[in-house]
Amino acid sequence: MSLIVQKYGGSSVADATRIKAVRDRIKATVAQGHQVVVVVSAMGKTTDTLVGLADAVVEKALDLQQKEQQHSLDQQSDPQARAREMDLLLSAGEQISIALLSMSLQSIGQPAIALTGAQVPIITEPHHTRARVLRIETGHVRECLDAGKVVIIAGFQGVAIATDGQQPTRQITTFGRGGSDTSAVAIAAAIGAEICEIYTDVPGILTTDPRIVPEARLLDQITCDEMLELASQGAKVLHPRAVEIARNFGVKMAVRSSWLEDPGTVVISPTLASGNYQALEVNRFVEGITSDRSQAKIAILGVPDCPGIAAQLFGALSGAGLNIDLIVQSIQEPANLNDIAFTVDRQELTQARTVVEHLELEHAAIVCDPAIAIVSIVGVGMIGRPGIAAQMFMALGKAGVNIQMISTSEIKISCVIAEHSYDQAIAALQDVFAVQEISSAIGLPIKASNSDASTQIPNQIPNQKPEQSPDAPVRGVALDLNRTRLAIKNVPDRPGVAASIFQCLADRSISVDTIIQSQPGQQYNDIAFTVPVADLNQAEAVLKNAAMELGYGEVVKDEAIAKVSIVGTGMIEQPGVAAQMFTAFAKAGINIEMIATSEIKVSCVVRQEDAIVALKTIHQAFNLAQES
Ligand SMILES: Nc1ncnc2c1ncn2[C@@H]1O[C@H](COP(=O)(O)OP(=O)(O)O)[C@@H](O)[C@H]1O
Ligand SMILES: N[C@@H](CC(=O)OP(=O)(O)O)C(=O)O
Repeated sequence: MSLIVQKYGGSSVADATRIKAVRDRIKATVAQGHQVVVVVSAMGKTTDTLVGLADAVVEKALDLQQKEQQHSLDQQSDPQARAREMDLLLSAGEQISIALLSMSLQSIGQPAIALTGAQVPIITEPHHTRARVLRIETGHVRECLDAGKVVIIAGFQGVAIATDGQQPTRQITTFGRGGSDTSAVAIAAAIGAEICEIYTDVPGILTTDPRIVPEARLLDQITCDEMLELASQGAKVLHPRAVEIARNFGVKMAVRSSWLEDPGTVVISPTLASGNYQALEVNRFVEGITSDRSQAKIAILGVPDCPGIAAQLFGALSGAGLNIDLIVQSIQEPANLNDIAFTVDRQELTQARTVVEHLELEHAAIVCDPAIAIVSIVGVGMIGRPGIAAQMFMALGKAGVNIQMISTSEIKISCVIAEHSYDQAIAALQDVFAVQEISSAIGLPIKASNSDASTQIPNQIPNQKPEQSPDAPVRGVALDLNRTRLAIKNVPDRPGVAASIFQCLADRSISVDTIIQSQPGQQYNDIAFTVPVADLNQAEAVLKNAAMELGYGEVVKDEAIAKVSIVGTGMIEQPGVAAQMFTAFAKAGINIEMIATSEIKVSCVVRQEDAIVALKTIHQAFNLAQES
């Protein structure tokens, strides 16, 4: 007999007929001799409806300034007040579905019990609307299972217990939209389930969203690292935090269709001996520091902002057999011109420079710098924690280290710095992240040497190197339409400024993604990044307010963008994958506005009107469609 956790999403329990179908599937699993814990989401679009109601009953701030003033008023009175009620409201959606499913099971003679997150209890941080799981007390759930009941738990919610007053208070918390997957995997980790099955309205994880690209192919399996990037870049089939927990605790996971018997997709997680179940979601923010002193930087300033340039450049470099590590393409300054900067192996700098010069990019200036170092912090726990990037930049700023280039992915933040600042940078990062209670708990030794080209995270953290996928370099592509871009012009090029900018945003819990800092010009550079649509106005207002103090220029927003990404662990070993993506865009006449790369992902910001074509184009370019 095994213990299985099954999660059914909103689409699977959208109405009474579907609830009955889910009930039958659960009953069949019990009949096979398994104990079953079920996690369910709110029925259909219930959560959206509740969010709409909340919006409809509050007064709206009219302009940005008012919004920011209102924000500071909120802060003076009770910053948690609205969020607290929002959690109460939204958690009700899941409460309806657990009760209905339990009654349905009971009606066919299957003992069952419905539990809210607080009744389990699932103990979370005291952060409303975005709480992380601290621990799950599994005693009551086990008793119910041993009594022969199916335990049905409300997804996406928990309880925060405050003990600072005389009487401990209990507050309902939620995990953020899509958070039921996280509930399921956290429960599976805490209770030691054999497998966590995520049931949804598609047959499993496909090469991309089948709603946009119907010929998307079902993947038999995918690694946690790949899934983490895909989920963070807009593939909503799994919540990134669920994948983070599966990866950290070695939870076996499968994504399957609620209507089919097919095996779906297995998400491959590492095999781990044990984990800290007392700190389920907060035990690892930054897992390690990596550094690379073998690279050199080439910046091409003032290239025309038109389709095909990136393809021409990186196509030529890959044609010459040169492997490019970090690529950053920043916004146009002045208009219609871009700066593209990238790093290559130092030994290959001269060759790379020759290739670039041969391209004769009109009016572009080529700047080479062999004396750089790349320092990065790595950790799946950085997802959705806006303060970590700010903390890194602050540490470097305080140590007097100037940041020349920044490139971020969801799980890695890399900064290009002058090589002579290397020792200070490493000491500062080690200091900040190692002394943190959380980080020190996992130990944070760093290895960094000249000889070791790319120093990886410490060995004692199991399975840190991305597991290799069996086939193609690109396994999936994702589209994120939930992002907008902010660009800050003329940011003074001195230590600490980036830190202050991102701290302002982190203080307001605004998650920043794809941060790109251009190559410094005349003591100034531009910083561009993306923020969620919902946070755009507040982020803009905050940054405009801080402009005088921090000494930067205009803050420009762009709402009509989309981010398109390719993901695959196989691209680590295969040069030219980025060039292939850029070439496909060029052929389709799609202009790339920003580029950010990590080892297993390349993301491009494009115009929103080009988004769907861009997604279809790269899906086809990497031969991801199913055979017809
Ligand atoms: N790569 C992908 N593979 C499968 N589904 C995807 C992918 N990218 C996006 N999706 C979308 O994710 C949806 C499932 O997630 P979601 O709507 O949250 O389901 P649920 O209601 O079951 O939680 C699918 O209907 C599909 O449109
Ligand atoms: N009901 C919540 C939580 C959730 O995870 O839902 P779903 O599994 O349907 O994506 C939401 O809509 O955000």
